[in-house]
Amino acid sequence: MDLNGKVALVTGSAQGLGRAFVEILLKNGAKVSLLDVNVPKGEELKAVFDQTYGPEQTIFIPCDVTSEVQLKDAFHKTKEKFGKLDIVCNNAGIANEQDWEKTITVNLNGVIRGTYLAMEIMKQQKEGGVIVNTASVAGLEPLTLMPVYTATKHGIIGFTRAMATASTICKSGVRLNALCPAFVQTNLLDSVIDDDQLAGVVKTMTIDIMKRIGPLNVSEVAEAFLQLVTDESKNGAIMKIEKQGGANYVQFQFNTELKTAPK
Ligand SMILES: NC(=O)c1ccc[n+]([C@@H]2O[C@H](COP(=O)([O-])OP(=O)(O)OC[C@H]3O[C@@H](n4cnc5c(N)ncnc54)[C@H](O)[C@@H]3O)[C@@H](O)[C@H]2O)c1
Ligand SMILES: CCCCC[C@H](O)CC\C=C/C=C/C=C/[C@@H](O)[C@@H](O)CCCC(=O)O
Repeated sequence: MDLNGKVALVTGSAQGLGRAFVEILLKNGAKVSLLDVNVPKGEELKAVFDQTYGPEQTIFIPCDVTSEVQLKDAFHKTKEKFGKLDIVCNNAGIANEQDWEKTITVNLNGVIRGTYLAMEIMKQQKEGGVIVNTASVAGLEPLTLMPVYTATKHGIIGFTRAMATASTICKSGVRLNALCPAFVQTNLLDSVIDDDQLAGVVKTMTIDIMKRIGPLNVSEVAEAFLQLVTDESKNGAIMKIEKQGGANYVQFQFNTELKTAPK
């Protein structure tokens, strides 16, 4: 898929991975709608991108992905502004085991609702579209320090795979894939390391593992994201990204995916 002239929407895009995904889309000629609950950071970032790419290439929409009204409104505003929607990345996520219900609402409900809204718009377009959901290696292997975060990321992978198969069967023209990075150097990672509520041997173990394998930087993950967006042969693919092993597609024991991308 050539990204020139394509329209994308990225949730949780004011910093970290979301910001890097926006930037790689812009560099490749797409127009991007930036959604984030952090309004000052989102506005500041839009101003930075305006300098490099021009004000017409992006729009910033304040949006909490846990709000059905705000998320719907943001999708519709994006379509109104740019005339179509080709690429959606449901990326917003938090790692808060104390407020575990909020973690489920942001990480899982936000991704599910974002996927449904994207499907609704894209399946009406002749060219279809692509949805990339940000999961984590914690969606493939348990992260003992963060059981609820682990559950949400397993949920994203199961949901994305099921929807991808359904999309092929229904010939909706929409591809759905998920991205599973290992530890990445962002504020989310720092917030877990600095969280005094998380203590003890499991935290020490996790930090040791993190130090041993080393954190990815956001641009390494953005390159893998670009591959998932542009490779039109992949639907239902789950991509794991590690510092040492790089980006690889996950092979599941019970593979229910239909082999072809939706037509
Ligand atoms: N950093 C890592 O180690 C790592 C590894 C694998 C996966 N991930 C996943 O990548 C995604 C991005 O994480 P990050 O590391 O860039 O974190 P980050 O904290 O740097 O950025 C997250 C962004 O999401 C926004 N956000 C949070 N709640 C929101 C809400 N309710 N509505 C809209 N926006 C919201 C924040 O304001 C922020 O801009 C998350 O889904 C995270 O689980 C992160
Ligand atoms: C703690 C930081 C929170 C950031 C969460 C990110 O999504 C990154 C998650 C990345 C990797 C997860 C790896 C899980 C690995 C386990 O299967 C195992 O190798 C680790 C064993 C230790 C344990 O039981 O937790």
